[in-house]
Amino acid sequence: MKSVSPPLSSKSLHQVLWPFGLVAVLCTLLLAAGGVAKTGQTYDLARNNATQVRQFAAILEAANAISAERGPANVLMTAEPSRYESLLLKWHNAQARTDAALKTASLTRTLPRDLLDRVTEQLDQGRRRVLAASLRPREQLAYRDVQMAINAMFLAWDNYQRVVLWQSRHMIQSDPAIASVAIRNMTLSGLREYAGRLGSYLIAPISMKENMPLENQINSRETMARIQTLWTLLPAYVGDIGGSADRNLSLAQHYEIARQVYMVQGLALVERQLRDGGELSAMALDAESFTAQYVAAMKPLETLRNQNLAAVVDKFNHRQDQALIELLATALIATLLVGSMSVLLIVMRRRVVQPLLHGAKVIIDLSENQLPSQPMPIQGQVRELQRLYAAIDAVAGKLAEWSTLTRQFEKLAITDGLTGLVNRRNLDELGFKASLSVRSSDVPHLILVDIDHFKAINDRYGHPVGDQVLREVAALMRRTVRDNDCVARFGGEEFAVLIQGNSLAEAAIVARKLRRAVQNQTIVTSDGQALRVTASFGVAGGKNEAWADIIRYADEALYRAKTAGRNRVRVTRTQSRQRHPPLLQNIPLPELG
Ligand SMILES: Nc1nc2c(ncn2[C@@H]2O[C@H](COP(=O)(O)OP(=O)(O)OP(=O)(O)O)[C@@H](O)[C@H]2O)c(=O)[nH]1
Repeated sequence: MKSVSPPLSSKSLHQVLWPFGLVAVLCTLLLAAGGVAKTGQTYDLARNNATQVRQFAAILEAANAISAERGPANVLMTAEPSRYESLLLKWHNAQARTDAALKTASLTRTLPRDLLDRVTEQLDQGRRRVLAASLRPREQLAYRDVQMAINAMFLAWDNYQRVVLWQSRHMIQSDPAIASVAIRNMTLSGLREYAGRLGSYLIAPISMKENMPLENQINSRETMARIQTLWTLLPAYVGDIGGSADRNLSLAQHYEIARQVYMVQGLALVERQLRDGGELSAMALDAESFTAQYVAAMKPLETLRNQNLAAVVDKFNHRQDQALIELLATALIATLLVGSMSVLLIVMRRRVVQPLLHGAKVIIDLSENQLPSQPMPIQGQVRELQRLYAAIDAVAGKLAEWSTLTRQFEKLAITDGLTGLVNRRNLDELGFKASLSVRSSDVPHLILVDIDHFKAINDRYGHPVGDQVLREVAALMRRTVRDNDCVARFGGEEFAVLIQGNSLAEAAIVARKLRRAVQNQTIVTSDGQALRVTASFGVAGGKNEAWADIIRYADEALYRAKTAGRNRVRVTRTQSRQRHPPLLQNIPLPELG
């Protein structure tokens, strides 16, 4: 059954595959870019939050420094003149710490300058008042002067709260999730401040050996209420907030210590001092003892504030580091993803598609009997393709074998086994083709050759010698004519020479040449006998002659050569010659031997 091949697709493999490859690369790129963008945003937020929290911590440190500066200031104003120099130095050191903290806080470039300027002004004013009060002789120093100076320092802290609020609002606006951080730290900062203020309200009058003014009593009560409120607002530490607190204690433990030591014991201390309406004589403790005990009670509150702030900064720095690691890891994964997808496509193209297409081309060539010029490049291919290439090589090898065999069979089919000349069938094919051709270079002329008295040779020397004679005459004729002349065994002891393109006269010349050559050849038999043979030649041919006619005319000529005595050449002038007499008649025929 004849197979019908389907029509070829209009699309090549390359055309089908490349849009998918492009989509795959684009999708991978989008995926990778999406991942990097998302982690990039997270990192941006974490970095921004960490920066804001660090700035907020610096700002709160300055608030704390302003609070802390009041302690040495109070002592300087009320202490004995003998201790003045050393207390002045302490106060100056406290001022230096406040100034340094304010300078660090002012590095937050977004902070409105006027807010900071107002704080600095108020601080200067308070410090001038403190200095003035401290320089006044003790007998001239009124409690009011001291309280005014302290109030001026309170005002500096109050003004500074605008800075703290500004930064906390800024921080919450950029990420509402860190609102609790702002609230907790502001609350702790406030607790520290109001605890200090409470101490100031009590210590200043006792130090000056005065009954506590009503105003101070009211302020103390208000401040205690405020401290209670702030403590209530301070979210309790359930577990830990993360970040690093004290090495030994967790923030929850610091919270508990501050509650016990300050909120319970410290406030109880204050309560005892306030008994009996602030009457100096009724007070439980003198200035020195109260100060020592109250400052000690405040310490855990201060520690809680410091540890909380440090833990928050640590936590946000850690989050920033984590986000950076995630961003770098995502970027690395994204690069690997895009890179490996691109490499995959390149490898697929180079190591699969191209070798497959090459294999396909070789197979197509094989189907069209075109053998590959080189063996398939098996080395360096993947295992499956190595097998395919090896199979192609095997098929190509078999095809090469078959085509060699086919050529041999074809040759055998057209070759005479005894003499190695082409056989009658092949001669007929060539002669027939030449007779049909219109080109003058193809015009066929046939020389028929018959060995004379061959039967006698057989009879006298034996059949094998007869065969030898046939082989040697055949070889001689093959050597004598041109390569493109066809020498064939016509049958038995008859040979034929097909000459194309020559005139009949030239064919006759060739026949004469052959006749002489045969006549002059000596054949030596295997038993050393030398013998000679002759042959008769009939020549015919020409344009527009049918091949069968040419054979017939040549045979007639051969017959005439035989009957004329053998060992000679005879020519038959054909019908065509008679149709075109001028062409052939003008050519003088050679003398026939
Ligand atoms: N040895 C051998 N003899 C062959 C072969 N083919 C034909 N012959 C012999 O060739 C001889 C031809 O003899 P004839 O046709 O009588 O002609 P002749 O003896 O050559 O005499 P003329 O042709 O008249 O000169 C026969 O005896 C054939 O047997 C062959 O392949 N080998």
